[in-house]
Amino acid sequence: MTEVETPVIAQELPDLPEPYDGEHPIRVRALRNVFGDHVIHDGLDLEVNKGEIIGVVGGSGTGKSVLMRTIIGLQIPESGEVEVLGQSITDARDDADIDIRSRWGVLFQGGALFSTLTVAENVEVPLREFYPEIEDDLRHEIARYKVLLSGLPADATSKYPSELSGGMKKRAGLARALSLDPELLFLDEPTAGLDPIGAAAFDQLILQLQQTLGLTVFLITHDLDTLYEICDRVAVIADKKVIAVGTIPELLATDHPWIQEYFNGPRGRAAQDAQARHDGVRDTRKSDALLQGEE
Ligand SMILES: Nc1ncnc2c1ncn2[C@@H]1O[C@H](COP(=O)(O)OP(=O)(O)OP(=O)(O)O)[C@@H](O)[C@H]1O
Repeated sequence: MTEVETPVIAQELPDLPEPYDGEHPIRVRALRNVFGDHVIHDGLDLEVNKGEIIGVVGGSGTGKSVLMRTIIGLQIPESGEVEVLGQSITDARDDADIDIRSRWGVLFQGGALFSTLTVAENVEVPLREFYPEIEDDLRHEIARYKVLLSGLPADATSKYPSELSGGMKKRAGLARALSLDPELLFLDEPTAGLDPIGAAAFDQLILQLQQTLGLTVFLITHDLDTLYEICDRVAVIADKKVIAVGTIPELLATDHPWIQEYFNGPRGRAAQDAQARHDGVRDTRKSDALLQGEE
């Protein structure tokens, strides 16, 4: 990640909420979501640990995006409880809801950028909404900083989404998701549609941001390489609930057929092999460095 200069802040900033200091910034209990007679979730439980990248996987249509939408209050469940950063989303009054919304960032599938706004203007949308008192110059400066932080060149700020490649759109969406310095980052299939090199670079960007900014990341993905490369734990959705959550070795030790098929099928094995090769390269580099140090 390129070094990015922190913006010079001349204006006194508004008071920010105290960061969450509990263990589980996301807690979902006994969640039930239903569309007509189609039951999507029934008795779904999930606890996300503070500071982790949790990957959320499951077959197509198992309700990963619906789960994310429920957690961020865009989908009202039939029953169950959702707590985010210690506050109930399911009981939230308007004010409390808005207070929490400013503390997470979301990258929707496809980026969901406003096509008539430039990249910088897109990044400024949440700043205008939640902190209208921030003056124009400072808002522009913060937006520019977030664009650079997301790995886009400075001249991308004045471009429109239609002028960006797929990977650049994802980065612009990420810049917008980071605009309010969130504690939580929600990513819905961030590497979908990217070429393998672009996907790997995006994975590394997420990892570096999570490590440097101390984010908790809720990441929906079908990308096995992403799971192996950056996720601390993986939650598996099947049979309308989270059937298992753990590290990949822990999941591999279960005998659920979907989990076995997913991680031990041809693509799962290829990702495992790639990870093993990658770790091998890292280990070789480490031992080379040690040997050189000894010389
Ligand atoms: N607003 C809605 N109204 C009716 N049905 C919906 C709505 N939103 C989602 N669904 C249905 O809920 C199910 C779960 O959808 P969701 O998008 O969460 O799946 P997903 O696990 O994210 O799938 P994919 O991996 O294909 O993106 C699907 O059958 C979908 O058609």
